[in-house]
Amino acid sequence: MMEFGNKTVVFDGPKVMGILNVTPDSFSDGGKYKDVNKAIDQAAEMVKKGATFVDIGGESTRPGATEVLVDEELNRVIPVIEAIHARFDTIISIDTSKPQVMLEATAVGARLINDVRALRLDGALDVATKLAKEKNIPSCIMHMQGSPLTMQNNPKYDSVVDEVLAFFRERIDTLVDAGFKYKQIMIDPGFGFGKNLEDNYQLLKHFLQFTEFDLPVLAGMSRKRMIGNLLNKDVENRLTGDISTHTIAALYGASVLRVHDVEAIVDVVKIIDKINSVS
Ligand SMILES: Cn1cnc2c(O)nc(N)nc21
Repeated sequence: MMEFGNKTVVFDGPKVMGILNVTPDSFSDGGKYKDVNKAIDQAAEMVKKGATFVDIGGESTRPGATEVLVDEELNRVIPVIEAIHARFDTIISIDTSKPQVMLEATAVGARLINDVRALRLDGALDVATKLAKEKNIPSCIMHMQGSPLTMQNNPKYDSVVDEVLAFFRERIDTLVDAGFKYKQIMIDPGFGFGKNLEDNYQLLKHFLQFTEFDLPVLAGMSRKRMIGNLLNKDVENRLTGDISTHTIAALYGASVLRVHDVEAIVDVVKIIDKINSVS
């Protein structure tokens, strides 16, 4: 179970997080949802198809992406969050690393911080802790080696699973020491964030180990290169890979599946829920 402001989600099975990139350059849908009305329509579609969360991001974190200035990121996400919060009873997560964006996004309706940099930018931990304490807003902390600009140049691990586990032990302690309640933390191994193909599939194969913290674990592999490079499929034709990889992650204990194709993965969740309900 996890609280998101005054809402509670019981993770009696995996839940789906729909991706809503309001950026011109995101790797798979860049520019499609920059217009607020298009973003609203996409959010409506994802909520109707059964998404529990809508993840809104104003800065692409694809490999090679450069950072966006805070005002530009705010201009992209705030109108969309306001519009979606006014229209839908969904849990909005803000995909950002910037403290100011965290503050303003949660002021207009976001109830989960999704930070691919695990609250490591200056000021991010303080702001996220304040939001956890004062508004009961949790944070998802993701593992990344390097930065989006450089992370895929030459990822290196002795043992990727052990190193990501160690990262979480340290980072969870840091957040709790800062003032987070333990149960206000979600973790995410960060598929594709400073990982080569083998690293990504080792993380997926050993995904169950990330449930050792007894915290919700997010899996996000949707349309990523770990699927495209293995199956030799371009970004528009990776649905079979999306279904397969997120099914595996769900069976290995993932609580949140962060995807573009909500309908397909909600179908996966319905089948898994059925399996869990029969003797
Ligand atoms: C923003 N973003 C892109 N990929 C992601 C992933 O795998 N996890 C999380 N938490 N956020 C992501």
